[in-house]
Amino acid sequence: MMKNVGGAPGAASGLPSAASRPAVEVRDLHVSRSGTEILHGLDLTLDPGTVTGLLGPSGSGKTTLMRTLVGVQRYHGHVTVLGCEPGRPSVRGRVGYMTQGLAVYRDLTGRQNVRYFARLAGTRARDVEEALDTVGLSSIMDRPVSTYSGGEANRVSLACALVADPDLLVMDEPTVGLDPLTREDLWTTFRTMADCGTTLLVSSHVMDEAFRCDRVLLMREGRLLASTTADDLLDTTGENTLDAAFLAVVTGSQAGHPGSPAGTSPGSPAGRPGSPAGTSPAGPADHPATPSNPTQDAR
Ligand SMILES: Nc1ncnc2c1ncn2[C@@H]1O[C@H](COP(=O)(O)OP(=O)(O)OP(=O)(O)O)[C@@H](O)[C@H]1O
Repeated sequence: MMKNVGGAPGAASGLPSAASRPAVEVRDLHVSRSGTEILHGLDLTLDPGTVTGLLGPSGSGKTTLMRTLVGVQRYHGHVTVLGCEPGRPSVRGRVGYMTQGLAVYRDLTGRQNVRYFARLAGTRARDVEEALDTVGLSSIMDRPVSTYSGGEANRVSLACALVADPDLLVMDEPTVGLDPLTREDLWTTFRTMADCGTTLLVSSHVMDEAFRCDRVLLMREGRLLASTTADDLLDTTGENTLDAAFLAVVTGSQAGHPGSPAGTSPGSPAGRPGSPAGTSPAGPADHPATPSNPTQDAR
C-alpha cells in the first residue's frame, strides 16, 4: 500500500495528487559554507517511491545537498521536501537522515538506541526488533554500542533511521563497512520501502550500487553533471563498467554526453521497478530560505 507522501489530497482540490507530486524539488540551489560557495545552482527532483543514488568524488557536495534536504543547512534557491520547506516542523518527523558519522549513543545497547528513536517517532514507528533484524544486528543488540565494530555501529545508525519509517529517507553512505550479505539485505529493504511509497536518496562510492537505483545523480565540484540511470550511463559513455563510465563523466572524457539533468532517456535499470525521476527546469532564486530546524548548522 502506498503511503501518503504529500500533504493535502490532490484529487478533490484539483492539485497534483500526493503520489504524482515530486517528493523533493530543488531549483537553482546555492549553498555557501564558511564564505565559499559549495553548491552552484542545482536542479533536481525526486519522485515519490523511488531510490536515487547520489554519486560523486569526495568533496563534490553530496553531504551538503543532503544536509539541505533534511533542513540543517542554510541555502538560497527553491527547495521543497514532501511539499514543505526543509526543516519545517510539519515535515521534520517525516524525513530520516543517516549521517556519515556515528549518531547514536555509545553507552547504550543497539536495542536501546533503536527503541529510543522509535519513541521519538511516536505512533509512526516500525517494530524495533524488525529494524534491528533488517540491519543484521539481532545477535549483538544487547551489547553497548561502544563494543561494536565500526560497521556494526553504522548499522545501529541505520536501524535508528529505519525504525522511524520516514517518507523521505536520506542516507550518507549507508552501506560502508557492510559485508556483502547484509548489503544485499539492505538493498532489498530499500526497494521494499520504495515500493511502499518511501523516497530514498542514497549516497555511495560503490558504483555497482547504481544498478540498484531507479535514478542516479552524478555530482562534481558542486554541480550536477547528470541525472541518469546506470544502464544509460554505460550506453552513453560506451564503457563496460560503471567505474569507467563514472570516470569518463567526471573527467569529461566521454565521447557522448550521458545526458543533461533534463535530457536523459527514460529507461530503468534492468529488471527494477520504479519510474525514473526527471529534473525540473531552473527557477528563480529570489528568496533565501532559513530552515527552522533548531539543530541547523548554517556554516
Ligand atoms: N563547514 C565547512 N566550511 C567550509 N567548507 C566546507 C565545510 N563543510 C564542507 N566544506 C567543503 O564543501 C565541499 C563539499 O563537501 P561535502 O561534504 O558536501 O562533499 P561530499 O561529496 O559529501 O564528500 P565525501 O564523499 O568525501 O563525503 C568540500 O570541498 C568540503 O571541503
